[in-house]
Amino acid sequence: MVTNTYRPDAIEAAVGVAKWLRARGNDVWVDSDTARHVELPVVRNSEFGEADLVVAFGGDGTLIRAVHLCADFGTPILGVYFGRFGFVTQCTHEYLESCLTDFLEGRCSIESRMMLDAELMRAGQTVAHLSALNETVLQRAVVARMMTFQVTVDGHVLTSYPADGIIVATPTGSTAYNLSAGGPILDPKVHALVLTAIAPHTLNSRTLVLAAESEIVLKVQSHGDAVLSADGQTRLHLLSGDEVRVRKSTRMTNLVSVQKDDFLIKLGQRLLWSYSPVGDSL
Ligand SMILES: NC(=O)c1ccc[n+]([C@@H]2O[C@H](COP(=O)([O-])OP(=O)(O)OC[C@H]3O[C@@H](n4cnc5c(N)ncnc54)[C@H](O)[C@@H]3O)[C@@H](O)[C@H]2O)c1
Ligand SMILES: Nc1ncnc2c1ncn2[C@@H]1O[C@H](COP(=O)(O)OP(=O)(O)OP(=O)(O)O)[C@@H](O)[C@H]1O
Repeated sequence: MVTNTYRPDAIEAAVGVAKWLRARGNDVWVDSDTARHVELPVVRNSEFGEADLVVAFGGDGTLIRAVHLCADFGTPILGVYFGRFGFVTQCTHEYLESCLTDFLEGRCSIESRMMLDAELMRAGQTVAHLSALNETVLQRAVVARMMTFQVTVDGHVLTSYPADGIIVATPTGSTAYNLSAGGPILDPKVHALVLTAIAPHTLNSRTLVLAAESEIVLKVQSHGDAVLSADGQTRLHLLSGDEVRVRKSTRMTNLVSVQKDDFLIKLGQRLLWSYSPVGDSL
């Protein structure tokens, strides 16, 4: 189990669920952050592949933390909503016992979500890999200056954007930073990459939805400090001449599927898509 350790209610729920699971003969471990708050055995980050299920108690940020811990192993994840927005979390505390019973009795299906791999290249050598469920972002590190980002897709130089940054999002990430930057919303079942500039200083910039197999190369053309990040959680500083290659990852995030049409329901409920200023009368 992984929890948002800033939320006592999430920790309390995790303790209750641990008791419930143990009473049914299951072993329960918690990540090292959670272990500072509860008396449960701790699992090392390298051991997340040994779990049958990872339950994340928190919002999207906590779920993403669990995703990064499970990325190498494909361990199924169930996000329990103790957050603000919780767009990707699949269930609320109220329904958790019935979700866990379904999982333990083999009645749950798993939804595999595409991930990204960003390779940081320096002088022709790979110096780092970052994986992401939502997006990879290359953006300016200082507030005052605009930067120019060159984008190449499958070997074709596409354009150079004068902008604050470039987002390469997955369909899951299309409802996150990409949405705020004016990009489109994609059903997470679609296989595609979304390329969106952040605050581009041009009238001819439109988001591109590219084939999932595309290779996108991002390069900073202007002077200034730039940062590469994955899901807002891991960050690397670029040096001049660095290149970032973004592709679909061979890893997948496996989410326990709780509610059919979860994405369409959350579009209505959380993104207020179903709100109509003229009501239902038309
Ligand atoms: N201006 C922006 O919209 C902006 C800026 C930075 C980061 N982000 C997003 O924050 C994400 C990390 O989330 P966090 O909770 O750790 O940071 P955070 O606390 O900064 O939260 C950002 C918000 O994005 C929501 N969010 C995250 N993933 C989502 C998804 N797939 N669909 C819909 N909403 C989603 C979260 O619920 C939260 O409300 C990054 O992957 C990035 O997409 C957004
Ligand atoms: N134990 C922890 N260690 C480090 N960071 C944590 C920990 N618990 C929570 N966080 C971070 O705190 C932030 C807030 O958590 P989370 O996203 O789960 O809640 P939220 O912001 O209320 O919900 P939402 O993301 O759904 O709006 C996230 O960036 C998350 O990764």
